[in-house]
Formats: sequence, C-alpha cells, structure tokens
Amino acid sequence: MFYRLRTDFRLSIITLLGASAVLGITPFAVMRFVQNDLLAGLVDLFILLGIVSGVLYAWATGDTRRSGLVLAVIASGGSVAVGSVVGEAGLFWLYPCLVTTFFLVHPRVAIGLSVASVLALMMIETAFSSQIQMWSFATTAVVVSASAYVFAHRNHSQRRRLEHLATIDPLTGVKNRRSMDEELDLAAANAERSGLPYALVLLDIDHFKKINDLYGHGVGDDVLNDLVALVGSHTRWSDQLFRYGGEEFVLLLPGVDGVNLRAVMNNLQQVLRKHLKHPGGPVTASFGVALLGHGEGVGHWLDRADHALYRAKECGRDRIVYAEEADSPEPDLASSDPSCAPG
Ligand SMILES: Nc1nc2c(ncn2[C@@H]2O[C@H](COP(=O)(O)OP(=O)(O)OP(=O)(O)O)[C@@H](O)[C@H]2O)c(=O)[nH]1
Repeated sequence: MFYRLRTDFRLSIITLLGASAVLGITPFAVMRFVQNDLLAGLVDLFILLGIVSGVLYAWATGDTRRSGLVLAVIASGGSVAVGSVVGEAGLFWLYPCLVTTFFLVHPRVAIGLSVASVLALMMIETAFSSQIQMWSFATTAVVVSASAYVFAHRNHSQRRRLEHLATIDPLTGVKNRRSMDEELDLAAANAERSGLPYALVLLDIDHFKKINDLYGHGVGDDVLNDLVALVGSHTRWSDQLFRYGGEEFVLLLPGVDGVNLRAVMNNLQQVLRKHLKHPGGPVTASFGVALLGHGEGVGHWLDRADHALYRAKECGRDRIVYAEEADSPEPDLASSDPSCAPG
C-alpha cells in the first residue's frame, strides 16, 4: 500500500482528497442532519459518497486517470453546490478543490473546471453577501488557480524528465536495460495472450575494445551511435532496440519467425557489414537470436539468446546463431562444441 502511494503520484493525491473529505466533510454532514438542515446534509453526504467511491475505484483498478477526472468533477461541482446551499460559509471549500483539481486532471481540463466553478458561484446570488465579497472571492480564486497551475505544470514536466532519464541510455538515446526488462515482460505477456511470435536478438560489436584502444573512446562512441542509427533505419517501427550494456544491444522483434526472421537478420547483418565503419575499416557484429517459446520466462529467453551469442563469438564472430527451441535441453556451455556454420 505504501509502495503504491510512494510510486503513484496521482493515487496519492486521490487518497489525500479521500482522507480530507472523510475527515473534513463528515462532521459537517452530521451537524447539518442534527440541525435538521436536510438539503445541506444530503449535499455533503453525496459529495462524501462520490469521493469515497472514486478513491476505492482508483485503488481497486489502478485507473487513476478516470477516477481523477470523476473526483475533480465531484469536488468542483460539490463545492459549487455547498456554496449555493449554505452561502458564504461554504465558499471556502472551493479553494482546496481548485488546488487538488490541478493534480488530478490535465491542466487544460483543470482550468475549465475552475473557471466553470467560479462563474457558477458568481451567477448564484445566494452564495455572496455583497458584490465586493463576490469579486474578492473571484480574484483570490484566480490567484490560487494560477499558482496551482504553475506548480502542477512544473511538477508534471519534472516527473516526465526524470522518467525519461531513468529509461533512456544517455549516449545513444535508445532505451536502457531497465526499460528492456519492462518491455520483455510485456512482450511475454502479450505472446501468451495473443500468440504473436517474438524474437529477441542479442547484438554485440566485434573487437570493440580494439576500436577504443586504437582510435580512442570518442570513435568508439561514434560507432555505437552509428550502429543505433543503422539498426533504427533498417527495422520496423514496432521493433525496439535497447542498450544492454557496453557494446551489447538487445533487439526485440514482434511478429516475425521462421523464414521472415532469417530474412530480417540477414538484411541487418548485410547493412552493418556494409555501413558500420571505424577509421581503419568495417566494423562487424555477432548476433544471438532466440524465439520466445510457449510459456517461456523472460530470463530463460534471454539466456538462450546469450548462449547463441556466445556461440557466434566462439565460431569466429561476424555471424548469426539461432538458439535451440525453448523446450530443448539447455546447451552445456563448458563442453559445447559449436558447429560453426558459415555466418
Ligand atoms: N567508447 C565506448 N566504449 C565502451 C562503452 N561502454 C563499454 N565500452 C568498452 O567496450 C569494450 C568491450 O570490450 P570487450 O567486452 O572485451 O569486447 P570486445 O572487445 O568487443 O570483444 P568481443 O565482444 O569478444 O568481440 C571495453 O573496452 C569497454 O571499455 C561506451 O559507452 N563507449
């Protein structure tokens, strides 16, 4: 529970709104019923039930987008209703609602809801005791909304930047190993559900250390970037490339197997052979390819691709090796005697 609150910002705001509603509105609802003010009591009760249902829905489904919108509408509409039923004492509820709305929905929607709430209250004459009070209320509501907008917008862009930094390899701009783990899990789940074939390619530049040693790290970095650009421009938009570490990459190919997979791999190998270069000549790469087996775990899938890559290196590099089927016995690397078919 605490983990979800720590990692899901919108869920934490929704929960805070729920807790504030229960603690803040319940005493007023009780008081209204005790004072026989049925209408105000029912308004409070409906707002309370609406907010609590929204919070429970968000926790049960994880759909904080939809529940955030519903809660923002309930909170804004509720504060207008309270202001019109109980008059100026109810106006103060709009301020916390204005602020939380900006953290629950997209800023444009929040602006729309805030303007609509303030205008609605201004049109309901019973909400204010004087014109001065009405305009003071409108002005302060605009100031609160503007501040909330700036803060929410900044918070949103910083979170997006952090997410980007956490998932992208800074040198090459492709996704890093962390996002790869997530995407492979998604691929395995999707394969299980839909039966779509998935191929995983471990791609490792040959003798990369020599390139660094001979020409310097800058040239090595350029080779890595060139490789990423070449792979990107010779694969489909649905294929995904990840930097696995150092000079090793993972390419995830959905929807290909059999002859098509071999055609894709041969084409990729030819492209790299032809276009990937360092100042002294061509750069080659070795490939380990594994098709996801039925019900196979991601770790096992990666291991099979890794073993295939190991064999490609053992056989002299610059070649593609296809892993055994997932349900074949594990190749014993220590004693393996790879049959080195031409690459
Ligand atoms: N320029 C550069 N080099 C890197 C980067 N990350 C790792 N390396 C280097 O990549 C080299 C990897 O060397 P090895 O693991 O020996 O692999 P290799 O020389 O390609 O040999 P094989 O894979 O067996 O063909 C090391 O020298 C690392 O310093 C990077 O971001 N930029």
